[in-house]
Amino acid sequence: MPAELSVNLNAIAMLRNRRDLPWPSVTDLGRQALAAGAHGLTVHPRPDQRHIRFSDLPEIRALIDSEFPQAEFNIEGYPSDDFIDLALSVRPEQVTLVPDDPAQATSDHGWDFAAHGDLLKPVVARLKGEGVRVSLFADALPETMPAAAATGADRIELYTGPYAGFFDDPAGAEREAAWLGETAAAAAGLGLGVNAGHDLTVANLPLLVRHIPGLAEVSIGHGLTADALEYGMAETVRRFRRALGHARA
Ligand SMILES: CC(=O)[C@@H](O)[C@H](O)COP(=O)(O)O
Ligand SMILES: NCC(=O)COP(=O)(O)O
Repeated sequence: MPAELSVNLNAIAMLRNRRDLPWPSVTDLGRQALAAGAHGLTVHPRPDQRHIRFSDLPEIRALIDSEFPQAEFNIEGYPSDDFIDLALSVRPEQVTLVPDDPAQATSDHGWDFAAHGDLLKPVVARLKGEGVRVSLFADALPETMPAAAATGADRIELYTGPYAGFFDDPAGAEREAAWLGETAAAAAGLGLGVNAGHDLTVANLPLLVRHIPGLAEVSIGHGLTADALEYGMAETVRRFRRALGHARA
């Protein structure tokens, strides 16, 4: 079963926010993505609301509930009290916890599970108690997976930024994909599901999925939005799904 595709709407929101105008519409583009076969929508609201605004979340929830009830809403962020309250207010199917500093330009590392286990355990328990699947952003370090599993999380999301950085170095990409694959295998052996994300593209997905046969979901924003400008959202979603191994729609 190929990995599911969750479309990250952050980059579309960032383009919208260049003007005090409501376009491009995050919900309309989300609708096009789901109608074309995306399994879900992802947002990563940051405290300064520089792309996704807190007010976008109920609109995306309403879109899914009214038109795509099988779709999943994945909300990513640092587990501050404000973030947890915001996420729970829109009943996401999945929350992905990311160790981001508010000043960070974008996510650039996974959790240090040994150091942050005590922070993560109660948050994971609270979210799971509310019926939310919990995923934790993780670096390609197989030996850290026992501490990840000890948090009680359902899944990890492998940080694929370093892998994507080898876009012009096939040998480096192969090496990094092997590490990601080993980490995924260690996670799966401990009962964790495996997601992946950051800077994934149509070009770099096939090697990644060859190394992670049980990959459950990828969330993709930047590269997918870039392609959507060229091919349109619907055709872009079809291209990414094919790169994941889904049959031609
Ligand atoms: C968790 C992660 O990998 C990020 O890709 C993130 O969700 C994107 O955030 P920005 O859109 O703010 O770069
Ligand atoms: N969870 C990772 C994610 O959503 C990826 O976003 P992007 O790096 O593709 O913009």
